[in-house]
Amino acid sequence: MSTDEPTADDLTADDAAVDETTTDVPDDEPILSLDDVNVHYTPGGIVKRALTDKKVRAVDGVSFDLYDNDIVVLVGESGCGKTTLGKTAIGLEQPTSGSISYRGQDIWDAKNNPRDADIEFTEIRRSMQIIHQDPANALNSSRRVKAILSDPLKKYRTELGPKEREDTIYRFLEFVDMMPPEDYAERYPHQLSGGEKQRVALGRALLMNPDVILADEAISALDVSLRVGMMDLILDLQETFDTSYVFISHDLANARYLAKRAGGRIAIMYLGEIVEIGPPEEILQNPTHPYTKVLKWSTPTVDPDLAKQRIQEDPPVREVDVPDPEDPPSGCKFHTRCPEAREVCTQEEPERFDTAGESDAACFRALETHEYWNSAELADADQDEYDAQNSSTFSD
Ligand SMILES: Nc1ncnc2c1ncn2[C@@H]1O[C@H](COP(=O)(O)OP(=O)(O)OP(=O)(O)O)[C@@H](O)[C@H]1O
Repeated sequence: MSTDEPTADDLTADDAAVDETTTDVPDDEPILSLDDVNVHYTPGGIVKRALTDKKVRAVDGVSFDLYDNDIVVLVGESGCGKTTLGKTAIGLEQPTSGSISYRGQDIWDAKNNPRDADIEFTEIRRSMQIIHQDPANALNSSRRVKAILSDPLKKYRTELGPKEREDTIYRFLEFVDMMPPEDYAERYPHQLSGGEKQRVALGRALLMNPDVILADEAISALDVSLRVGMMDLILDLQETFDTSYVFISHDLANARYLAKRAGGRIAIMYLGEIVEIGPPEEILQNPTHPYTKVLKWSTPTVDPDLAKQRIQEDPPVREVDVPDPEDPPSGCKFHTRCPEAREVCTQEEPERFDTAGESDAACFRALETHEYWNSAELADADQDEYDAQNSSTFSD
């Protein structure tokens, strides 16, 4: 089991340890299809809610498809909407608007109009499982591993008798490298390490035979030395069980490792939107969106020369602070921080365009013919506005 955590250096390395699987979005029907999904919250407590009409656009107009045996890794700064999007994608959270279909069945139609549904809501929920960041909270501390793993079998595999259930539990403990299974089955969660708890959580999710697993920062609570091992286990079991994954990670190096080995995609999120999505090599070697470049720049490196160079250079942003999500900037939401922003970016919101490479990016710079290229530099535009304001003040 490898214990080397991927670093930024792996972002450019030709990683021989990782399978050279080509990344292709398959032609077949998606398992999961999100179309213009919005999740807007009214922030604050009861009083603030009554007094404000402001909304946090936790997820703002997101569309993407997930296919059989697919992996999409959502990456972005804290608060950009990764968890909300992940939970909405697997039907744990209802969107404010937009649609989410599981194998062609709208999830919330299945819940609200069960008679018209081709796939029952309970079946959809079984097919999409979650592994949380903190397994300690996800596992009932007063129950043995055997009891924890019995629950999904009693609910969804009612044909199994006690002996078959026990055999199945042992088999799944073996799948997640917990040997001897008879020993681990009798333990309580507090008798397990963090990594072992997370493996029980993974085993429990797999017991439901899901099509999709949402792994929400599933490795970030583990010791650095255990993370690669856990990622490898998840990827090995993906092949065994034909499961698709939506991973959530704030770490671009881990995202690359997961997406590259599985032939998946990385989706970069900023203030509720997917601003760039594509194969890991494209996102990391040839990023189009200026925010993707910022994330790459801010990924830690163990290369001393590169680290020294980073200390000396400014980050590739005009503004370090993330805007208030209750009051996001007009036009492109990244324009207040973007070193490439021009006047048009303050007024128009870019949709996601095909780039010259293999990714899609929500940036006018992806289009050679966009009016962006003739638009005034933002600094000039700001200066003009400033001059205009001052000249009117002085002439008053
Ligand atoms: N129930 C809620 N009510 C109000 N606002 C919420 C709620 N849940 C999330 N938010 C807000 O929505 C935005 C997105 O939150 P979310 O947890 O999805 O982001 P994240 O990228 O997963 O963050 P992190 O990496 O810190 O977990 C944040 O501004 C958050 O404060």
